[in-house]
Amino acid sequence: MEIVYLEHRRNQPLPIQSDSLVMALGFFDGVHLGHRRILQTAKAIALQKQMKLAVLTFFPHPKEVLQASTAPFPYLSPLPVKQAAFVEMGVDKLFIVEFTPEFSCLTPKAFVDLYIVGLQGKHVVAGFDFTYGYKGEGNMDLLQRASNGQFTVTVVEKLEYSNQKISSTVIRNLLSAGHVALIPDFLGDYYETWGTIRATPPRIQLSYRKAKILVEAGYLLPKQGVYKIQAKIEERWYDGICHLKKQEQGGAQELDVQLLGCSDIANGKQVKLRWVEFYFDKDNRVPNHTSSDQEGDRYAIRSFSL
Ligand SMILES: Cc1cc2nc3c(=O)[nH]c(=O)nc-3n(C[C@H](O)[C@H](O)[C@H](O)COP(=O)(O)O)c2cc1C
Ligand SMILES: Nc1ncnc2c1ncn2[C@@H]1O[C@H](COP(=O)(O)OP(=O)(O)OP(=O)(O)O)[C@@H](O)[C@H]1O
Repeated sequence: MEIVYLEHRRNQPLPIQSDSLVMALGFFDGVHLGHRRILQTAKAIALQKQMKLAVLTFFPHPKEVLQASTAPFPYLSPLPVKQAAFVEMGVDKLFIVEFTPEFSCLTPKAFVDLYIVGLQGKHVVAGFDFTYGYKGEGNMDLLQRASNGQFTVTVVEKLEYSNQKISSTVIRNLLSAGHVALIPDFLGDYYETWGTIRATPPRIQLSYRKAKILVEAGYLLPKQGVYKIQAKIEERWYDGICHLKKQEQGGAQELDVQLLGCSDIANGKQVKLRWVEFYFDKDNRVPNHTSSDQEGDRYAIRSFSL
């Protein structure tokens, strides 16, 4: 996959593109099941039209740039993870537009002229609720009207689970409430984060191994508590428990883990951590969750010691 970084500079032309493109538009944080529907639709159209598939996305997240808060915006999928998902989905070209205050002020028409027509987009695929241009004033109706015969448009209808739109926002809310076991219905798989293992040699041999995992910066993590996890180290999966104590969203973060049947972990190894189930929060409470009960946690008290 070719990656093209684009910076918006007034009166400066974008790099010339030689290929005609089918373009999928959106931020795509998490690359969840709704996003996958967009990318699969766009890929099928690209194959049929014998064009390359491009994704046009933005970085950082518009909220990080447009909201007053100075706190970093934590992602479900930091940029390298998103890129890997696009490769897996058969994307040929990825445009990453730097989202700046100046870019956010582009009118819907200017965005279409510069970033769709200007980049050789001949067919555009986006979801029913995609918005673009200053204050998000452009929508899919306007995009179709604005195409002026220069490109065609496919609007992908809403993909839902349990009467809810599958969205990055729902997945973020589930993480914040600790409901990691419900995430696969929206994401397509368990939520995963990459990190590095910090392990000291054990003094005695046990059936499990204590270690620390330094989660890479940029990730949104679930709420504090104790979780059932799976950790992939050097192509092998281990079951385990993770204690998430502090939450400094966005920055690198240390987790305490115990991994079963794992005797020889080398320090500094890359680890993929899969968040499987919430056991207890910091007050030893267990959420009694169902998919219709994502906001209001009802707790049962259970004693616990790690
Ligand atoms: C040219 C352009 C200008 C934008 N300006 C704004 C803006 O002023 N305010 C805003 O909240 N979002 C703005 N956005 C963000 C969009 O409304 C939308 O969140 C973004 O395109 C990602 O779409 P998605 O969330 O449907 O993937 C802009 C997007 C584009 C492409
Ligand atoms: N459930 C869905 N069904 C159909 N299209 C979707 C769905 N979710 C997202 N899309 C489309 O995927 C692209 C990327 O969307 P976006 O990044 O805004 O995802 P989102 O999950 O809606 O995010 P957020 O919850 O932050 O608004 C857009 O074209 C959007 O319209």
